[in-house]
Amino acid sequence: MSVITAENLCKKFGSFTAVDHISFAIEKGEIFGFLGANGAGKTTAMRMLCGLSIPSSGTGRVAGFDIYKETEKIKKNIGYMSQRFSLYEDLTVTENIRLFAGIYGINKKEIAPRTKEMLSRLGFLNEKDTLVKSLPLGWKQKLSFSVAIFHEPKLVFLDEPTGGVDPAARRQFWELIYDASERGITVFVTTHYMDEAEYCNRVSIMVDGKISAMDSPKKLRNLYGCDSMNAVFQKLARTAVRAGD
Ligand SMILES: Nc1ncnc2c1ncn2[C@@H]1O[C@H](COP(=O)(O)OP(=O)(O)OP(=O)(O)O)[C@@H](O)[C@H]1O
Repeated sequence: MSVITAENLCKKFGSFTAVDHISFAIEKGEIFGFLGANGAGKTTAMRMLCGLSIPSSGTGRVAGFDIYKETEKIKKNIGYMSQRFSLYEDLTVTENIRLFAGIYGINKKEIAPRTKEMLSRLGFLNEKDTLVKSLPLGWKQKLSFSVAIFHEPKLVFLDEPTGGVDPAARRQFWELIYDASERGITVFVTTHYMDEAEYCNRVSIMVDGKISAMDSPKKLRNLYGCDSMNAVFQKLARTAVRAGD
């Protein structure tokens, strides 16, 4: 069953086509990497899928809902973690969880046990009363991801979730992604880090608003005769004419 489908999706800003006829179907539990150089159109595409921006043309369904007509339902059924994740720095770990659980409308009785379970899974039980601002960046990212899926959405959108941390911290973060995927949560992730691209079940590479390649990392490496996703990416991104901002 596809959790996300896009069919010839386009977004124009005036005469400029930011997203140019993109199509894909993403299955339940799949980890889909959405790659592209700066300015390729990733954020614009993701905003349409999240119900935050109305497409210029094309069709799409997310979590069973239409991206034109059912944007409010989409918002309720997805998790979203942005580059500048949305945690409140001046609240403690527990206060942040409670706040987001409230926003997502989780039953009051369920919040405390679920919070405990999540903190123990993260190994954060000793930090439950720590202010978020004093946590290391890698911990904030893990907490932010866990908060984004606290309501067990069908899918989660991650926009460059591991910016600024080293490969070891990224690997740890990815253990959480694998956990979520095993529980059936579909993961749609944008990244600039090619070690992360290798962790995805499937990736697409966007160049100048179009998807120029889409397959598993292994198949793409074979197809382009490259020994890494980084080499595949460089080969395709080199063909871009659009300047990034
Ligand atoms: N509201 C807007 N009005 C006009 N042009 C826009 C608007 N939003 C995005 N663009 C343009 O669309 C193109 C794609 O931008 P987008 O942010 O989607 O790229 P991206 O792949 O997410 O890049 P990055 O990795 O830098 O976030 C860029 O050239 C950008 O300048």
